[in-house]
Amino acid sequence: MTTVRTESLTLAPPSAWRCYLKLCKLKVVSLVVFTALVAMVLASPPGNLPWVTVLAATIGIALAGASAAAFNHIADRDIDQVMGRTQNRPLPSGNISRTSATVFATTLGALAMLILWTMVNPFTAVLTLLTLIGYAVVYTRYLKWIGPQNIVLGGASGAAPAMLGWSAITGTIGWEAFALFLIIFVWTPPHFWALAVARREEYAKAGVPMLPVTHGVPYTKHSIFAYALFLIPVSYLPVTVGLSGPFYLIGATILGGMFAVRAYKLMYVDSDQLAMRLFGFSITYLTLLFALLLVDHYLPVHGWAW
Ligand code: HEM
Ligand SMILES: CC(C)=CCC/C(C)=C/CC/C(C)=C/COP(=O)(O)OP(=O)(O)O
Repeated sequence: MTTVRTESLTLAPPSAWRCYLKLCKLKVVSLVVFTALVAMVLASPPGNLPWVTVLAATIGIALAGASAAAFNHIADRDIDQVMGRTQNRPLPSGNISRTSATVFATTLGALAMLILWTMVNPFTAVLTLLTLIGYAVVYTRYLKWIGPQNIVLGGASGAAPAMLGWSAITGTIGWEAFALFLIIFVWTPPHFWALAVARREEYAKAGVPMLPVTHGVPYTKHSIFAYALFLIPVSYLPVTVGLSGPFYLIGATILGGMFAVRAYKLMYVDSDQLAMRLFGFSITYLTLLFALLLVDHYLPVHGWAW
């Protein structure tokens, strides 16, 4: 016999730890940390990974990213209340107070600095702090409001963790680190604008001058395609600076082609669903591209000596 349980329709508030986890933007920060981790592996000779430094830097960068995300939630609580996508977040829904969120974000940031300064190197700790401020303050409080190039400039803080990974191992920043930075920097506009096309009405309602709001959907879709095309040669930079070889080159060409074809199709189809699919593909693209760099690094015959 089946038992039918009737449940109250009133939703219980989410548990505190779930709210704190939500503040950390776990999925975004995971990909950010993955790019940093790949940079660390590429900066180390194959088979000779400095495990303690890699572990400490991964934890430190993850904590800093989560702290920056939590500060972003605090600064954006008013506009988050206006947009459907964000109105159930812990601050606009009242599940976490501003003070608790501030204490949480500050604690994570301080822990990150302590770990990076003492167990990695002071240079990486300072760069991470600048990245945190770049996202939580410069992008969130200022760039977001200046006009449609906001996220092109804001993309620098999302791209910086690849450099942080490199400097964690080498103590410096070289062309190799800059090549990885540029890939994420050029990837960010098509990544975000695809979502902004689908969510343009919410951004307009919140008064945020994102590209589809200020310049319309057709212009944004052309810009997405232009950036997706430009991303193909930029994704070859790791080969140019000697970080990877033909295996990566072939993979990057296939992935870049898939991204560009999808962006091209979006220009001729009026569908928010398709825009969201491109947004989803942008995440798959970056994940696979960095996974290719990793695999290429460990190939028995590395580089061009095939
Ligand atoms: C200024 C730069 C960036 C902007 C404006 C931006 C914007 C966004 C937005 C608005 C979302 C939707 C979030 C949500 O609904 O909760 C998102 C999701 C995401 N972003 Fe970005 N992003 C940027 C940079 C990055 C970077 C650098 C990465 C990784 C390297 C990244 C990875 C992701 C991932 C993995 C998601 C999916 C989250 C999910 O499925 O819940 N983003 N991004
Ligand atoms: C190491 C370190 C400090 C890294 C920081 C990098 C980082 C967390 C980048 C996140 C980029 C991002 C999700 C931007 C969207 O913000 P948004 O406010 O436009 O999006 P939202 O409306 O979803 O909040």
